Amino acid sequence: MERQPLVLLVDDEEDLCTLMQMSLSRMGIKTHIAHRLEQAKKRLSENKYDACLTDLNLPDGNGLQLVEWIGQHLPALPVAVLTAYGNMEIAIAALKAGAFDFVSKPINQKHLEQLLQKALNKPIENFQSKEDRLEQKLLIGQSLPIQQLRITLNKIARSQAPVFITGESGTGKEVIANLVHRLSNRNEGPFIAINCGAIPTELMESELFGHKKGSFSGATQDKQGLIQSAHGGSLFLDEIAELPLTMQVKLLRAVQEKRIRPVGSDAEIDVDFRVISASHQDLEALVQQGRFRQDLFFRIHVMDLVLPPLRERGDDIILLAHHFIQKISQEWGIPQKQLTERARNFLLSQYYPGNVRELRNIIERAITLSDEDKIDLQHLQSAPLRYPTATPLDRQQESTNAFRSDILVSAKKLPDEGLELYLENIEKDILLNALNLTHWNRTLAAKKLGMSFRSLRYRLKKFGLDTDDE
Ligand SMILES: Nc1ncnc2c1ncn2[C@@H]1O[C@H](COP(=O)(O)OP(=O)(O)OP(=O)(O)O)[C@@H](O)[C@H]1O
Repeated sequence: MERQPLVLLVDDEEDLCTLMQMSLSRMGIKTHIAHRLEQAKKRLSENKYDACLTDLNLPDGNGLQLVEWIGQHLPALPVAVLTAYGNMEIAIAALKAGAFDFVSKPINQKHLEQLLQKALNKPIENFQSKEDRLEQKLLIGQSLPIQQLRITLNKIARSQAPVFITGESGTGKEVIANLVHRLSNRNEGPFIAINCGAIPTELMESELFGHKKGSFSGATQDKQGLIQSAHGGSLFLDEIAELPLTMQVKLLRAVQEKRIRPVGSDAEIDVDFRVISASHQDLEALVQQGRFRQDLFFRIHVMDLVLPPLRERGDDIILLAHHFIQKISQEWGIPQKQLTERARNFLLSQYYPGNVRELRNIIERAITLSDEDKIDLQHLQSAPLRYPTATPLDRQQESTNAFRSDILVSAKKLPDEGLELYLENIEKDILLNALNLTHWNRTLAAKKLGMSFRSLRYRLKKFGLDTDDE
């Protein structure tokens, strides 16, 4: 296998070093860091580097001195300098001293890539590891919080420790859980995702642990539980805070002892799985309130991953919008539409309580509404087509009253479609209304409807309104 290139970064700003290290790591390049001139010389004497990037201002000297030192001691090593934007004089002095190129700060990823391509004399893409490509493909985003998340993700994925993922609804917790699995050495095994909020409480034990035939009415044959299905792979417990306390005890035992007992069985089964869990709720607060077991909390909470809300990811909003346009167009077999400047600005200015899921819904709707080859402001702002019952917040009460009187009037005549279907349609309309009012923030929608999150998820599934298709 080709050796991974090694680059020495010399800069006294820690944050900049971390950022550059992340950028280089995405190019498949390993880095060492030195913050001072003397430390840089020492490292250069001890290791074999393929290139060096140095800042000009160092606490104990300057970058030009380092360029000269390299010229004398390691003439074959390409060295480039980092200069403040527009400082051409210094840049030229560096070139005269033997630097092969310079990069202006703030550093632009494209320039950095081109520079390293020159220094290493190889196309950068060739160095990208399989994992990097997988992450770039599945986890869209280049903002700082997402880059940092990628670094932590890579470290975490390689261990066997339980991972706990937090983040608002729709931020991509399941995407991350899936990546943890795919980047781990369990990736040949299954990835079993369970939404703890969507399983009715009375079915939970049998769904998770399985059951023996005849263990309760309706158990007509043996059934393997979801935990057992994760054998050799990873078990993703989404919305873990929704697990009832009794089930938390049983889960703790399964996680600790790697053994389960199906309902109605005397025998225990060994199961080898890694647990990845997620919640949009503050689990620590739930522990304080006695709603989540502390021992289970400690057990599943060994490694932490925090997903930032979409509104804090800057230009990632546009990257994601393009990603969804491409994906949806491909699925529907239609040409890809372009976002106008106004549409981009609109997307960048939104709050997104429903995060990436909400953005996907907005894009899907806009593609449906636009008859042209572009997506403009009116397609993003218009009333949803797929979910046509949206009502502005300030008209909510008025609409509810009108809705009630509609029901009273129509209750006088019997529904042609039968009572069940008629009531289901009303139920569906109300659900859609609540979702539209809350921009598809399901937690908020459940609250507005006075029902639990679990119950809302269950109903959405029933009506095929659970838009998570991945
Ligand atoms: N960074 C990302 N790149 C590409 N797609 C993403 C990204 N983040 C989220 N998505 C997409 O957004 C949708 C919601 O993501 P996901 O289901 O992982 O969120 P979640 O945080 O688990 O939501 P919930 O809390 O409601 O369970 C999915 O369609 C997912 O594929």
